[in-house]
Amino acid sequence: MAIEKVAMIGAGAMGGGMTLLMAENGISVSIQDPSSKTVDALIKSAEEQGIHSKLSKYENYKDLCASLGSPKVIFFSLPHGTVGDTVVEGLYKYLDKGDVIVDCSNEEWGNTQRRQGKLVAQGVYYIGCGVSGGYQAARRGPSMCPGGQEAALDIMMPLFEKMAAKATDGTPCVAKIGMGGAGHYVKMIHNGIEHGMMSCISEAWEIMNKHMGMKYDDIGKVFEKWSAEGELKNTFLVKIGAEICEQKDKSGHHVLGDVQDKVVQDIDGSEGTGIWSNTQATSLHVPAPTLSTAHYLRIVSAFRGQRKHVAETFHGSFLPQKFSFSSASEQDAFIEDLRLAVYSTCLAAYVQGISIIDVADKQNKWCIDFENIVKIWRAGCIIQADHISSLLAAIFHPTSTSPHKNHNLLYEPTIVADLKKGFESLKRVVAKGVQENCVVPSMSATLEWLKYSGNLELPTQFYEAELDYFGKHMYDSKKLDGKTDSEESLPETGKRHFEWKPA
Ligand SMILES: NC(=O)C1=CN([C@@H]2O[C@H](COP(=O)(O)OP(=O)(O)OC[C@H]3O[C@@H](n4cnc5c(N)ncnc54)[C@H](OP(=O)(O)O)[C@@H]3O)[C@@H](O)[C@H]2O)C=CC1
Ligand SMILES: O=C(CO)[C@H](O)[C@H](O)COP(=O)(O)O
Repeated sequence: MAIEKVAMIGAGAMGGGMTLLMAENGISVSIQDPSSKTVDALIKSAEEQGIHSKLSKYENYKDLCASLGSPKVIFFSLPHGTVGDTVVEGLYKYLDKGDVIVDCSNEEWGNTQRRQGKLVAQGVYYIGCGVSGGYQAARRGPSMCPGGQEAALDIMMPLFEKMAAKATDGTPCVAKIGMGGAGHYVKMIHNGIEHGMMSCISEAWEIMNKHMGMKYDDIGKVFEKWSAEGELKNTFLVKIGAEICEQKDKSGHHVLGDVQDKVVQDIDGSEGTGIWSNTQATSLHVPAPTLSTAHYLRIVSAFRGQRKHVAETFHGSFLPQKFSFSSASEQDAFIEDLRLAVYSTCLAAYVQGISIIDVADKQNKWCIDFENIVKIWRAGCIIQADHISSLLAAIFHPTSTSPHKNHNLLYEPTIVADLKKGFESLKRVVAKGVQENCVVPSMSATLEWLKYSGNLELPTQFYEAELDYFGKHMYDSKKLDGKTDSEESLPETGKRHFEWKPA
């Protein structure tokens, strides 16, 4: 049965956009938001866009629920955490068996599963559906990442398919992701990957601008070229990077020139995906340094006042240095290195993110469909990148003969070939960056990750000895225990202790 009427709770940037998108697709939307003005503005905007009589405003949950058909379908687009809990609490008594809540917020997946558990007793479904692409995509068609009970997903898929962004082959960028909180989990990791990608693109921008003295418009042209062909073709964040570099305000000044260097949403709590994805990486024992260094850069950036103090006390001793090139071709060669360094870092962010999802999936038994993740990440979403998408599509295609185990993409020949191709460029960029005091956290972390991930002579040989010396933490002997390492089983405590210095 086609859904003709839904509710939207939370009519801000995303909820408002999705409301208009659904209304445009013939769906009536009952809206509830604490700000009457927000809802009035949305209804006015719908009329101005030729969408007539599809939206109505409700002040309370009783009337809102009474306005819906059966099953009631209620979308959320809300701040994460307690707000969602309060709304579920308020709605609870008006919900009936078979009703569906579709939470399109960036909600923490544990909250999603807790709410699913609470509502299941009443037979009410709760879908955690991460949406991506920002407010423009919410209006035009976002990438949608729904997870939850199969029966609820079956009810919702036809509407989701209407709403979602369409890939170049016309297929919608929405698919069933898995059970429980899988949808919100995958969206969370999408944002973790997004942060790694944004960090390296920003690091490249800073090198070109502050160290190479390139003007915004010229950097814009470089980004345009990068996103037109090759490994970074149609990489959304590079593409919008070009527009950001070139955009001028009414008085002819570059808007970017006036943007302060602060990212605050982790600190003010308005977004949590970066914190959660990094917490997941460490607690699931997945090395994700590209994601986590990007996150540390965001954190330090937020505290500008503290940076100011530190700058006065000691930062002056490592001020950014200008690059000097002996010829234009040498500069062009460096820009090509930069392109490959950015690509390698973006690819590393994907590899690390997929590994986190894989471990969480096994632990939570969500049965995540990785092929569907690739489908969702083709268009509409912030991390869309044509080349990476085609690599992943081949790897996760059902007929693929790829040797992957545990979805560790470092086992994949095509991924390894690209990372190998980018390695020397990444190294040259990081080396120059280190030399000239550039801020290159995500690129240098990626380089280190590449160096240590397949290394059988790590400095942890010495580390382990120190641990055994002071803590009797035990170690494995190279001679006696070395052959026991296995990919599948969990690492075990060492079997030996040496009495380095008797107590
Ligand atoms: N902006 C983006 O690019 C993206 C955001 N998201 C996620 O989507 C969600 C919404 O984000 P966004 O639209 O940007 O944020 P907004 O702040 O623009 O929208 C949130 C809306 O929820 C309303 N709200 C707050 N409390 C309640 C409540 N108790 N009942 C009903 N409505 C309430 C707010 O009203 P008021 O302002 O009056 O408090 C506001 O209108 C977030 O979870 C965000 O992480 C996901 C993808 C992209
Ligand atoms: O979810 C998003 C995109 O995918 C939103 O744009 C989100 O607001 C980004 O915020 P953050 O950088 O803190 O994750």
